[in-house]
Parts: sequence; structure tokens; C-alpha cells
Amino acid sequence: MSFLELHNIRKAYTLNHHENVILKGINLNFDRGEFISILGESGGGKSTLMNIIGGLDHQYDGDVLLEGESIRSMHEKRLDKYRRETVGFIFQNFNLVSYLNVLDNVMLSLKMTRESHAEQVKTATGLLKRVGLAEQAHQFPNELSGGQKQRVAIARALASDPDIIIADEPTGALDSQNTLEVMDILYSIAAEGKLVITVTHSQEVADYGTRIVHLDDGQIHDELVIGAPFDEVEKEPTKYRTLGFRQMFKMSMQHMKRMWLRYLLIIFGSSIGISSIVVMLGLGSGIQNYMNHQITSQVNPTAVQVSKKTTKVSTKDRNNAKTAAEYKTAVNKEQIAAAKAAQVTTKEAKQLSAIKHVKTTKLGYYASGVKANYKKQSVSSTLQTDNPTILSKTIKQGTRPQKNQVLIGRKLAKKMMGNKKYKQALGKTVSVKMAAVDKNNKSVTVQKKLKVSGITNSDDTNVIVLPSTVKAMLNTKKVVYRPNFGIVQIDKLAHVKNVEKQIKAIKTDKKKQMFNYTGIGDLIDSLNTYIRLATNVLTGVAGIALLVSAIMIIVVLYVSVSERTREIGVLRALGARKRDISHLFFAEALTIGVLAAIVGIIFGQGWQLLGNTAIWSLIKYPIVRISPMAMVGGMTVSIVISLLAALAPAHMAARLDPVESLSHE
Ligand SMILES: Nc1ncnc2c1ncn2[C@@H]1O[C@H](COP(=O)(O)OP(=O)(O)OP(=O)(O)O)[C@@H](O)[C@H]1O
Repeated sequence: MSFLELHNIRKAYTLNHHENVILKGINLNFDRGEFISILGESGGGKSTLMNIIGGLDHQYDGDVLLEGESIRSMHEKRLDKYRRETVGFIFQNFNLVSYLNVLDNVMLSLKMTRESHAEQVKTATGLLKRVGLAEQAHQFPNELSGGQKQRVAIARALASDPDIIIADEPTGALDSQNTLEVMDILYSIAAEGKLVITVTHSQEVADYGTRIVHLDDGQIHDELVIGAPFDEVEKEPTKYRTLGFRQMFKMSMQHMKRMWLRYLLIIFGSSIGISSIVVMLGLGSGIQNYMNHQITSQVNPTAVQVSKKTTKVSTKDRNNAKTAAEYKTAVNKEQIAAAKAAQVTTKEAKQLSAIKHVKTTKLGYYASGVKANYKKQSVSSTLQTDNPTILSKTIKQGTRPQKNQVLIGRKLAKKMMGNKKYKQALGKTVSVKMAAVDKNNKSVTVQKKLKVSGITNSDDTNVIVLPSTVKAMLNTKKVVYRPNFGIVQIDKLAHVKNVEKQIKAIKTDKKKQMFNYTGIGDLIDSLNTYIRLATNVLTGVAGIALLVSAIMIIVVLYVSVSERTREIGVLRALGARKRDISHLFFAEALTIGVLAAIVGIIFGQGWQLLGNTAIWSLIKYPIVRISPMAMVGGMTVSIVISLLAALAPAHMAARLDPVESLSHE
């Protein structure tokens, strides 16, 4: 059994329904230490045969046996391993990776060995020394002569220490001096006990071999042994591994660095989409915060004022009254009935407190038809006991009322002191007068002098006092203090709507709705929902920019695949797996995604600064607020979009046929 055996290899191409047979049954045996020259005319099928031996082409009849193992029946993974570990390719047109320097081109093969990085550099440097290129290690392929390029290719083929070196027209593009040098190197490789198979149409080159095989018209015409094979040399077994994502990522970086302008533009383009999304989200949350800030600076949205739902008081007596006295009595009765109906009891307050998410229920007293008298002026007012719906921040002068004190609306202060001097109302004494119903169901008027403790910024004539003040006022006429509203304090704005629903659901004994409520929590909640909706719509519109950037990434990656087709062929010939090839493009997409997101977020911050500075003089509030969540979201969207955009190009690259890739023009 020979080291490598070709059994009846037959290969045909079908073009326009016409079968063109290229190899017509090739039988050959090769051993280690042989330097085989396959000599033949152009178009005779030499390269086709090399691709079959090298495991790049498996569309043929017959078989290739490596130490008895059929290459034809090798599954993909084993075939990758065969190319990685057993075969080293040298091509007529060198096929160096243009964006890698000489050392990195040689290292490409070494990356598939388990040597440490330092060992790999040492091996690669040693190989470059051997082919006479130690000085050029850091030059790029376009800075080398043809002969130098081919020597780099030889060093790369040797790097993984393969058993077979396949050289397809290695001197085809070289002058005679370089041909001589390259053939000398190949000869020395064979002398180390490796199997070297070269393809040539030059008799002179073929004469370097230990055996010349004439291939013509797809057949072996004759074989000529012109030298003894070299002895096998014992060698240390090399440990191999596949190219990992890290390696492919590094290669992508090197490629992107070489093509920096293209990638800079695409990153810039994609970042516009990301920054628009981030800014839209920031604007949405900024507007929401601003509106909430504006509203909550005036009212407490989580406090709901609850009062009894007014039932119709019968006006029968009033309508039937015959005398003025009867009419007055009837009205008095109506007032008593209304006051009674409006009363909120402790038991009912407990019912309100029992609702989920209600923190407290505080009872208070409210009266309309109140008169606030100061000097000769009498101003119509409403009285209310102090409660959490009155926010301290609305008190612009003075403080909340203590006992026998009153907090008044700005309008009342203006009426008392005049528009310009209204602040002077602070500390003045106002006589507050209101009607009440006493124990004997008689309408009485109660009155008390109260000191102004503060002025609110609300434009009304309201007077706000402590319950104890009202109690004392009512007590002057022996009227019992009966609260007629409740303030329900809810734990969170989001629960306001639900609590309000439940307040509405509380029924009287007669199955009628018991309470009415006033509060703006549900309004704010609805407002927030609308703002969120508008933000989402705007973000969606900004997302169109992302769609455009996704298309740009797809186009750039397709261009990249097309430009790198040969490189893909070389990588496959060196033993890279399909997965490694697709990783090459996913790594590019990932880099674009991450960098576009970073640039987009920086742009977003810039827009935020610009927008907020521009609007500051107007509203004194930062209207754009890019949250960390929005930034994380922008980053995620950018990466996901880029990776999705890479799916098709990466898939296409991975599926490229190695032979076709290598012959790509
Ligand atoms: N993909 C293909 N489809 C159809 N025909 C092909 C294909 N690849 C190669 N051929 C044909 O196969 C024949 C052999 O090609 P091959 O490259 O093996 O020849 P060669 O002996 O290496 O020639 P050269 O020395 O010029 O490189 C040629 O006639 C070529 O036209």
C-alpha cells in the first residue's frame, strides 16, 4: 500500500448539456519522500487533479486513498482536517491574503496548530528565514516581488507541517532565477521526507522531480523515474485545532483596518439610525418627565378627593310653600338634608382605606358660600380643611395654617391688598364667615377671625384651615363637626386609575354609587400613555434609518464577500471550516454594530446637550433625557440588526465552493 493512491479518477464538466471529460481514469501511487512532477499541456486537467488530491474537489468518480483511507467518503469535518493537517497548497498566483503582512500570512496556517503564540512566531520566523525572507516579515504582499510572494506561499504551506505539498504551477509566474530558487526550496522539502507534487508544463521544472508523470488529454501517458525517493524522516507529531471566533475576529479587524474608509462610512451611516432612536426615546421620556413635573408641581396626582355623590333633595315643600316663612323653612330643610347626605363617616372612610393600593384616607371639611371679610371688603370664597392635595410647593408666601390661621388663594390676597401689594396679606387677620346647621336643624352662621399664614399660587379665593379651626368655628354655635370629603392617598400613580374604578364601585344600601371623586392621576396616566405611544411611533419612524443601515451593511458585506472570494478559497484550502468563514463576516458585522452604537450614543449625547441648551432659556427643563436603558437598548438593537444583516452574506460566503473561489477573477 502506497502513502497516497489514485484509483481510476474520472472527472467531467457538463456545459450546455455537453459532457466534457477532463480526467479519464487516472491511476497513480505516491510515497513519502517523492518529488513528483506532473507534466502536461495547458488545459490537460492538471489543476483539476490537484484539487481532487488536495480534498478541495469531491465531485469526481474513482477514489483517492490516504494510507488506505478513502478521501471521497470523508465527511466534511474529516475533509477539513485532511486539508488542515495533511496537505499544504502552493498556487501559481500565490494567493496571499493582501491585508495581512508576510508574517501574518505564514501565521495563518500556524493558527490551526496548538502551538503557543510565541512558538508560532518563532516557527513562522524560522520558515521565513528558510525561504530567505526574514527581512520582509512585516511587509505586505503588494510590497513584494513575484518570487518573494511565492516563497511566502511556500513558508505558509510548510507552516502546518503537512505530509503532502501540492504546488500547482509554482513557478508559472516567475522568471528563471526565481524559478530556480523556488524549485530548490521545494526539492529541499522533498528531501525532508515529505511528498511533494508539482504541476508544470515546463520540462525544465519537471526535471527537478524524482518522478515525472505525463498527463495529456486527461490521461497518464507515461511515468519516468529519474531519481530515488528521499528517505522518510521521523518528525514530532503536530497538534492541531480549528480556527476559533477570536482568530476570525482578529482577521476581520485587520481587514477592516485596511479598508478603514469604507467601514468608517458605514459605521457613521448606521450611527445616524441609532442616534435618532436614542434621541427619540430620550425626547419621549424628557417630555413625559417635563409634563409630569409641571403637573405635579401644582397638584398631587396620587391623592384623590372623594365626596358623597349628591342625591336629589326633594324640593316638594319649597314648591308647595304658601308663605315666605314656609318657603324659608323648606329651604332650610333642604340644606339640612343636603348637608347630611354629604357627610362622610369614619365607617365609610374605612371602606375607602380597604381598597388595595390605598395608603390612607383622611377626612376633611368643605363649605361653599363662605365670606372672607377684610376691612370693608367681603369676598366670596370656599373653605376647605388642609389636606395632601394642597402641595407645599404651591405655597409661595408663608406656611401651611396652624390653629386659628388661614392659608389663602392669591386672588383673595389681591382683593384684600391690591394686585401689587398682595404679598402684604401675610399676617393680616381675615374674618371668615360661613353657614351651618345646628343641633336643632336650624341654619346658623359661624364666624371666626383668622390670621393669614400663607398665600398659594392658585388663582382663587379659597381659604384653607385646620380641621381644629373649623371645629372651633362650628362650636361657637354648638354645631357638630361632620367631615364631608375624604382624601384617598394612593401608593403609586400607576394604581390611581384602578383605585378610582373601585371607589366608583362602592354602592350604597340602595345599590347606588356612593362616591364621586376628583383627581388628575388618571389624566396624567392617560397622558403618559399617549406620550409613550407618540414616542414609540417616532422611534419607529427613526427605525427606518436603521432599516437603511441594515441594507447598507448587507451591501457592504456582499461586496466584502465578493472581494474576498479568493481569500475564502485559500482559507478553505488551508483547512478553515465553513463555520470559520461565516464567523469572518459575523465578526465584521458585530464590529460595525458595536462601533455604530457607540458613535450613535455619542451623537445622541451631543444632540441631547444641544437640544437641552437651546430649550433651557424657554422652559428651564432638560427636554431630552437619554436614559441608560435607552443606551443599552440602542446598543442591543444595533448589534442585533448588524448580525441579522450579516446572515445572508455570511451564509453565502460559507457555502462558496473552494475550487471556484480559488479560480475567482
Ligand atoms: N468549473 C469549470 N467548468 C467547466 N469547465 C472547467 C471548469 N474548470 C475547469 N474546466 C475545464 O477543465 C479543463 C482542465 O482545466 P485545468 O485547470 O485542470 O487544466 P490545467 O491542465 O491545470 O491547465 P493550466 O495549465 O492552463 O492551468 C479546461 O479545459 C477547463 O476549461
